[in-house]
Amino acid sequence: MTTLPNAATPFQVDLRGVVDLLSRHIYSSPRVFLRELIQNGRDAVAARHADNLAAPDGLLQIIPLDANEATTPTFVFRDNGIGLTRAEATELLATVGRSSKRDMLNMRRDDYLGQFGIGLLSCFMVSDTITVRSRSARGDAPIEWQGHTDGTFTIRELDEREARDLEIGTEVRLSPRPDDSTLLMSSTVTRLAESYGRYLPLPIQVAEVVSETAHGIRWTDINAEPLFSKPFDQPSEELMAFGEKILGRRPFDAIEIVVPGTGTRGTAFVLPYSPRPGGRQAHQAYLGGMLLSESIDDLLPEWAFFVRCVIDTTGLQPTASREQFVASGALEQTSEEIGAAVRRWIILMAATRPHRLQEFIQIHELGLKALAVYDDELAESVVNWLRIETSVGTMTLADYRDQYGVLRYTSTVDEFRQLAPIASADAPITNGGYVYDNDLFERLPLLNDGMPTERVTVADELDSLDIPPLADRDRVVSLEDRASAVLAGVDCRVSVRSFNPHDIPALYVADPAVLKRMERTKAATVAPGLWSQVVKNVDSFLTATQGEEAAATAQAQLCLNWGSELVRTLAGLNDPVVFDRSIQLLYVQALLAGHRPLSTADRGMLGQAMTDLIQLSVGLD
Ligand SMILES: Nc1ncnc2c1ncn2[C@@H]1O[C@H](COP(=O)(O)OP(=O)(O)OP(=O)(O)O)[C@@H](O)[C@H]1O
Repeated sequence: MTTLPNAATPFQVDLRGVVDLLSRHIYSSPRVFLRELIQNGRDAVAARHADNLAAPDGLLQIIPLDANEATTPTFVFRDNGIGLTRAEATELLATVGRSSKRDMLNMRRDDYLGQFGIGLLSCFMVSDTITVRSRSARGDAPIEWQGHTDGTFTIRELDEREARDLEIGTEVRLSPRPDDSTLLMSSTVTRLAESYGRYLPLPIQVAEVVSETAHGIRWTDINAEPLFSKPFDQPSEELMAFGEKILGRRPFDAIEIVVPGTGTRGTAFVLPYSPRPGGRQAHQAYLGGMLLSESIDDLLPEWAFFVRCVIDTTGLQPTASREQFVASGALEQTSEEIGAAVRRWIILMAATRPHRLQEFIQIHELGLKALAVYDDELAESVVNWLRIETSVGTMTLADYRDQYGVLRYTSTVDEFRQLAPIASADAPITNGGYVYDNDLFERLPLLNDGMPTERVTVADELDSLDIPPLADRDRVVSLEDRASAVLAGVDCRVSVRSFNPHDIPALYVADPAVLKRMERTKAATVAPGLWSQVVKNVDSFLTATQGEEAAATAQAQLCLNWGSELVRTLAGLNDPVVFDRSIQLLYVQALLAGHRPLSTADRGMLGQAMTDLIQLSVGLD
């Protein structure tokens, strides 16, 4: 019979499993061991200063593997922080999840970067043994703690000789596995230290061997000034050069970011090119000067796709992997306030530098239209500068409004192409068929200072074309009948109207429903078997639901212009061969002018009509 233990038994931790978990699932790469060491060194310096304001200035020093002249290759990381007593080392270093950096409520303290109590374990990703030598600022004998990947550790006091060179602070020594040694060599270490820690307000030095013979090492400072988090009105040349390094091209502009509530400062660089649609935003974030990530994608609202931010913050929480921020109210607030700063930049530019705004809009037009569709405030600030295609040329919405007032737009490119040639110069037609334009035009009247709009359709426009004078009625009806008979084979009806300009003899017009039906019919003639059947069924279903009348009118039309002399001459032409061929040619010409593709039947008709007319003109029968 087994007896249950009465006393609570502590969990056993399999260190190998934990290290595996860290390296495969939490940290994205073994490189983070250096980030964790820098962070612990920085926190130890902060702790020493919190204890004693008169403590010497903090300093972190790194000796890469190839700069160490010791007999066994060792990487050394040194800080002059608070150090560890024997009791502290036993408790803190060897307990997974134990940290001295949380407050009474177990929350991360803002003055420290660490919080989870797992960072040091990341060193096991590059070395089987971690050796920590430390002399505490609080007195006590200097100690050496050694931890191994098999989950064991030893701790001992150092004797006087061993501790002779050990100042107050801590030294971490790693002897890497052969495969991982490149990570601890000078070039990688310098690069990593720069990228993680160059903006820490604490000097970091990396050792390099000056000369083999001199046996000397030189310390190189890797720190740099965090230009991006300094206040500015106008971006300095240095800041723009910094932005250029990040974007690969000189930024269009730079916007200052200040979010006091979450201790966030930084710069949003405006992209000088239009980003790939759906591409990630990839902002750079530092936490208390330490790099968190170069590819944060949820820092800004989706609409702010045209900026890349570099920020430093103290009030946002990192995830355990320290590669993203924890989703929180603070993150939301930061995101909103950065968004507001970007909006203010646009609005200010609209008021003070309209030409610059125009350049900006030219670069990011598509994205701006996309967001103006659902963001009224932004729409109001950019809408006037958005360009539209009209029947009298491309222009900004503001210019259009000044000249024409009501925005008359089609909902498809097809309709625009059909109607543009006959739109009057006083009431032009705008193409609403490009992506986002239609949605945007629908919203225009709803914006502050809204612009009146009117959607035009092919059917309405045709109805409003002039009917030829009553005196010509018989000739017109006869022309319509004869020409419709010629085009019966291509499913096109002919009607006669008068419109400007008179040098356009014919227009091919079909509203979107008709064009769709024609596309389906075309698909049914070329698609094999089952698909062809499906298309036919859809078509007959639509015809049934739309009623006989709709089906009858759902036909393309060739609209002949009674104002054209050619058309009036055709009306009086009795020769059926010339009449038929001329109508066929006018039909194909109108198709081409409307940017409609020619079907096989259309091409056949064109070929035949041309041949016949040429033969007639050279006197052949
Ligand atoms: N260089 C150092 N000097 C003094 N104390 C240290 C040093 N390195 C680690 N410690 C102590 O060991 C504890 C555990 O360190 P570890 O790096 O595992 O986690 P952490 O820094 O607390 O949190 P995180 O996992 O978020 O980095 C620390 O909280 C700190 O008390």
